[in-house]
Amino acid sequence: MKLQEWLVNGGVEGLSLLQLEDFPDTGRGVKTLRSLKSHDVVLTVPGSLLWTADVALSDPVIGTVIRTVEPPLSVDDILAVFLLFIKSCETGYDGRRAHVELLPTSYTASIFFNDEELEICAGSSLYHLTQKLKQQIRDDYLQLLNKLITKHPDLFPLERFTQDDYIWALCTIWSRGMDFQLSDKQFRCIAPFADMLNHSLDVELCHIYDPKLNRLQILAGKEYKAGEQVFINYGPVPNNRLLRLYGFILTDNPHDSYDLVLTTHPQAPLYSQKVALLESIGLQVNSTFPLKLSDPLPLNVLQYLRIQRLSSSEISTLAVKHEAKDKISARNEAEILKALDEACENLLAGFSVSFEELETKIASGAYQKGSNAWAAAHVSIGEQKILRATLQKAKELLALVICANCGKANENNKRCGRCRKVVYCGVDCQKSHYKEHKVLCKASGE
Ligand SMILES: C[S@@+](CC[C@H](N)C(=O)[O-])C[C@H]1O[C@@H](n2cnc3c(N)ncnc32)[C@H](O)[C@@H]1O
Repeated sequence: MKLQEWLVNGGVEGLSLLQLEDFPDTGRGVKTLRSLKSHDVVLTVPGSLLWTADVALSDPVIGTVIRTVEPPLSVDDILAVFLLFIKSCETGYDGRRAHVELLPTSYTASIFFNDEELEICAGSSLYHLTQKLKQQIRDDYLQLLNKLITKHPDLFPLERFTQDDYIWALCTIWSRGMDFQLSDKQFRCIAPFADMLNHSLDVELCHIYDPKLNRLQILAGKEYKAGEQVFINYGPVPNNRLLRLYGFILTDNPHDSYDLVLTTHPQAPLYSQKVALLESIGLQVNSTFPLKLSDPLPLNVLQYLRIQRLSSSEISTLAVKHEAKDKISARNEAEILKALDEACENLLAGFSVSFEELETKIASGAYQKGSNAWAAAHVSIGEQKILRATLQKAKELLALVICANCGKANENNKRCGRCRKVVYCGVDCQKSHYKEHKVLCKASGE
């Protein structure tokens, strides 16, 4: 049975006015054969045709065995097993098999980059996460092998459930899965045909899952003329995540971010009190903060660091009152901003190829447009740009805390009355520093 037939028989609506086509920038995608107004319903896929953990678990053949696994498999592993099981079937499940046949046979996610390609973005959070992911996949595959695959060789022939097959299934799920936050749970599905829609930030979020009617719908995220490619919006995904999960990047991605990881050593002074304080304002002791160009030093990073560096006298008084949203003390503020400054310098020094060198290589065409190397370079540039902005912001804030001349962090430091960008602990320091400061001071006053 062809995919189209299975979908129509299963109750999919909208197919007759849509067509698969190859597009130059995005690869295969979906074209509309009619004009569409914004919010028109483009496609409806009933829940019974989706790939979901529940559909897999209720399958009379594999559902029963998957349900016996303890501890239960993750949603991604259930979906991976489901996909590979269908892929390995030679008869039955005709519609699903037709869908699997249309899926890409290979992916360009960062786990497939060779060492040379990945080294281009060494230092970026993508680099670290990709290395971690490779290890995680190896561990998860071994678990799956022991808990399920080798126990049921009749259902899961080893030669079709290799680690490479597992990676293919995971990449299929990461690049085609749609996630929805339902009232009681997170819901992940792959929707046949809707999974052929490419991503654009120029359209509204327009994919909806209705749990009551158990159906997925695609609405038009903007107006389209007949013959145009229809897009959905995968969400505000930064390039490092796009490349890790979907295998592509967007040039000038406004959602680019650098994932700053902050942790506190359990043997740090006042550890448990600080953890409690962090939790009271909704932060975890091991937290990842996405830094963005539009907000390179978010308030929650400052809150975390202020609490992390509280002294014993500060911890019982000020911090609890204003949730560390403002400076706690000149000492604390100077310490966190210096630490941040140093951390950003170190992180930037950890990038294997500098921002300038990567820009030159891209401009000269040394990395072919669309190649893995080109995509890795874009991720690295994006992250370095953000870290530089964070560093700049930390320096600006630090200049408002420590005396520009002697470096002391006094509570009574006063701003330069003209530029208001530096502070001094007294007239003597201001006078001694004038020669050095005057150029900057005059320039900022203009
Ligand atoms: C949900 S699938 C979309 C259909 C896919 N193009 C196909 O042929 O099967 C997601 C994949 O499409 C590609 N893709 C989606 N949006 C893209 C875009 N804006 N630019 C480049 N590739 C894109 C990526 O390979 C991504 O992993």
